[in-house]
Amino acid sequence: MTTDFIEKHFYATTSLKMDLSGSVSIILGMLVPLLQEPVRQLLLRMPGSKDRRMEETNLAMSGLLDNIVAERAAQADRGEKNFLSVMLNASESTDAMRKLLTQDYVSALTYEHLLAGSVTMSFTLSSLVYLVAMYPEVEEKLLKEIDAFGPKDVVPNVEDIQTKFPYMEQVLKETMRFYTVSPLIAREASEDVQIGGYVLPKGTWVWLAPGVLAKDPKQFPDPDVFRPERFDPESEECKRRHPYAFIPFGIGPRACIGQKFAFQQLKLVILHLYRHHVFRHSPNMEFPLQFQYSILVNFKHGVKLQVIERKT
Ligand code: HEM
Repeated sequence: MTTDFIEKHFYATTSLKMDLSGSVSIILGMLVPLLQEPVRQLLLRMPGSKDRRMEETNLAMSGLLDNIVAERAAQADRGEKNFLSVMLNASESTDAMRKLLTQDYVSALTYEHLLAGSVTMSFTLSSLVYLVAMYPEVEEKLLKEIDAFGPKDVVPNVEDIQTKFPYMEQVLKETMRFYTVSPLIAREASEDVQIGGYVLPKGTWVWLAPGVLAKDPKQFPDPDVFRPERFDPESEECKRRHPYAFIPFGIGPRACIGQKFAFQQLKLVILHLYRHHVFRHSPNMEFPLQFQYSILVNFKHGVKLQVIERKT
């Protein structure tokens, strides 16, 4: 059941491709938008089509999640230290909440958070381990900071995580700049607006590409060099940079809701990994790395590493 769930989840997050390798209806949507929905409806009836497989996977995933939500909802003591229980407890707190947080809505939010917070995190973590293995001077500095925190069994609290690992934070940001997991962010103009001399009528879709911004040599000199120090808040490069040049979590009121949680979780995992291990590229890994572009970026063949235990 768990493997099946993970496989479906992985397929749901990686199959939505917005280029010519996408499903027929997506390609058609780019070429002749009016035909997209009628053709999609036809393809949904056609066994073996990509559209049908995607629809089946999404239905299966949401069915599995509905069951999990229903089971948790029926529990008398469901706890309060996890996302689902917090939402279910809230849904029972007042009449207004009962109307807002219906079981369907809680299922949809659970599904959204699951999708939004999995491949993003695994890709960022894999990228960091891959890049640190490539740059010994970065690894040395990172290990020094981690070891200085204290013995391996000391568990950091929230404040420690926020304040005691400034270099780790720079490495994380540089990793997200170097390999940006969310290639596109969409917005729709809610009114006529003029930007950079162009008039965008109400209803126009605008696509931001944070990974392209992250390689702008004006904001990030030598953009193809992996240099975490460029995110040192005291560095000239950092002080000079435009505040919107680095937006891996998006921007504005609809920016990633999990941003702080993501940083906290990633830092904890990095601390745990490098306290005990270092990593080297496996000879079986392709070079240069190949990527697969969908609604998120992922590694085409994964990241293959040798894990070396640290003795000290
Ligand atoms: C490295 C980790 C992550 C990256 C790079 C990332 C990136 C993004 C981006 C680019 C967006 C779109 C923002 C926009 O439109 O301006 C987004 C939205 C979102 N993210 Fe994340 N994310 C990460 C982790 C997480 C985690 C861990 C969670 C939840 C546990 C999460 C939950 C969400 C949700 C719910 C949205 C939709 C927000 C909305 O529409 O209001 N993300 N994320």
